[in-house]
Amino acid sequence: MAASAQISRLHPIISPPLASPKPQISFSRFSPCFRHLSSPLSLSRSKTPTKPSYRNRVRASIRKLSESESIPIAKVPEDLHASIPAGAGVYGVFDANGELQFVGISRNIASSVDKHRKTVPADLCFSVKVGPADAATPDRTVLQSAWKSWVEEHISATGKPPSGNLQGNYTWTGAPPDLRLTPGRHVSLTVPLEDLIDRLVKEHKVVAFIKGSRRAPQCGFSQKVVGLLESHGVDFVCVDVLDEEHNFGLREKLKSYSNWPTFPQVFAGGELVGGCDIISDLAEKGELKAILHK
Ligand SMILES: N[C@@H](CCC(=O)N[C@@H](CS)C(=O)NCC(=O)O)C(=O)O
Ligand code: FES
Repeated sequence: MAASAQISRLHPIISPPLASPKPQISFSRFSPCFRHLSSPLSLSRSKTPTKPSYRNRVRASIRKLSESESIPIAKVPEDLHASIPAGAGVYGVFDANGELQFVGISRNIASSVDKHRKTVPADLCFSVKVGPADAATPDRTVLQSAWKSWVEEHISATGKPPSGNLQGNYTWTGAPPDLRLTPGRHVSLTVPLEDLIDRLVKEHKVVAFIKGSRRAPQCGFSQKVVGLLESHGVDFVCVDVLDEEHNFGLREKLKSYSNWPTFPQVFAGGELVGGCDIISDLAEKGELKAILHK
């Protein structure tokens, strides 16, 4: 199963790297991503007992999900920070029905939970179990292993991963990172740019080619389209046509590829839907979500 739940921009949350199988798309951030779960067999114990490594000792010191205590998530930040540890570790957030919604790792669990409390609907963010690492600065692999074992423990118990860790669920982790066509200008392309565009728009349900990044659009038209897609709950990715380092030549090539002279350009199912005017019209008519979910 693939997944790419992306992490918030706030530094406290860290997570397993996205091992992108497609070199043309580079992910600049990391996320707890279900895609990285390999078979539970990968956690099986070695047959020959060896001296436990530093990493294994720290991992062993993190309690199992089922053995961890549930802490209510206080609404007042001071109370939240008083009840949840501030150090590094793994944490699992439960909804009001006691269902595990999301497992994350963090350098500061309390800050990460506080961030979720502010951005995630209140009924999804009711209580938390925490597995603090006992080393002050455990390395990332230690935390990733702990995250993986908590998610796998939940899968063993329920048959499914926490919904917040599934691909396309950005409730807990924020928007996916902007896509890039190439790793950088230093890498010469082996396939024509047009083919990269073609592959990208066909591989992603909805792609918005914009000026600037999703978080910082550089033009009002692009900003408006990003806002409309987000406010309509569309699952989409962005590509910055002004990024000459990673998308060199895209600004001009896309115009001929789509036969459309301006940006933004929104594609759905590999086809151009339109620019700012068209997306705004569709939104006004209440048709945007249906068109982009086809
Ligand atoms: N009416 C257009 C507005 C967008 C527009 O005019 N974009 C211009 C200015 S940002 C553009 O992309 N020009 C071509 C370029 O900059 O390469 C729409 O509906 O999208
Ligand atoms: S960059 Fe000037 S209008 Fe878009």
